Amino acid sequence: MPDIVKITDLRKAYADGFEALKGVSLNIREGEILALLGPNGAGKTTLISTICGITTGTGGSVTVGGFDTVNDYRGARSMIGLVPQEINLEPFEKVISTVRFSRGLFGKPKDDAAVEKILRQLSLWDKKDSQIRALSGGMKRRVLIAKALAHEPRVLFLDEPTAGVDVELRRDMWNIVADLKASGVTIILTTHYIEEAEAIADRIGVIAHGELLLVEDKDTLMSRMGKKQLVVQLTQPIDAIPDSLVSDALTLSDDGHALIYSYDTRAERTGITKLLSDVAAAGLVLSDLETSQSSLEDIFVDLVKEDAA
Ligand SMILES: Nc1ncnc2c1ncn2[C@@H]1O[C@H](COP(=O)(O)OP(=O)(O)OP(=O)(O)O)[C@@H](O)[C@H]1O
Repeated sequence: MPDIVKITDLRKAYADGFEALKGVSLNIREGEILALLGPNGAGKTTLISTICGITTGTGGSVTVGGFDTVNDYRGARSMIGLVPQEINLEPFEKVISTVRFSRGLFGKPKDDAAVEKILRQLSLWDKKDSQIRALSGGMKRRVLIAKALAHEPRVLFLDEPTAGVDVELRRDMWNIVADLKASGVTIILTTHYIEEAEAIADRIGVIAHGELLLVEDKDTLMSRMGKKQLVVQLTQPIDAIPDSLVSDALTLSDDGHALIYSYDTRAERTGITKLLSDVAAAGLVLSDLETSQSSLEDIFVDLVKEDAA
């Protein structure tokens, strides 16, 4: 798929001199779901706001659908829908008028069929004549998405779409995002929730301290960095790993009670059988064995920790 968003060496220094983006380069492919993961204050909202033209960068460039977000602002903006973090709806407005109004703001001609399609896609058609204030929190979030889609953008940004929502609504939002992708919309979402990125993203970008630490296909990331560990509990603690067992894959726990062996689950030979016979040959008696698989969360925590070191 061709790239629909191209971000080149994007920098943003706020008026107080704080550098919130320190040269971010990233290309987003048409039709993908990209999750931007990062701790509080990492620069996620700044990145989205700069792409959407809500703030201006202090260096670098961004194009959306070939339009430069500064020199060709209107062109770029027409390609983008933005679902903000906060619910900012007019309580007495009807659902359908809210969506029609947003469409009008972009200078798009009135098109009842297009509005109906959007409302149906978000299961809001039955509520089209309800006032916003009469809707549940979940419905209001759907209206925010409908508004962002009103001018039929090709790229949709969702800033923390499920912050503070319950589990059921979170799953609902994930289904909506999957449907939107199926209809051809490119989706970029920011999230604190690793399980959210794990559940719905095609690619994951990790951002911390204004830098993009990595961007990679989710599955590749999980298998490249997701190691499995075998923990061999010993009946008696030892001070050091016996010479016959020393290898890069083996470490000793701090209390000397366990040997921790890291291995790649995809490898043809994991080396576990040899390890266990070497452990026995070294005269060590094991009391228990357990395995653990690193999750995206471990990978993320390691990355952010490395960056801070
Ligand atoms: N207007 C501003 N002036 C000065 N600094 C700002 C301004 N807006 C944001 N920042 C700082 O820029 C950094 C990045 O903020 P940003 O909101 O982009 O992070 P974020 O990753 O979206 O965080 P969160 O997950 O908490 O929303 C933070 O340290 C923040 O304090």
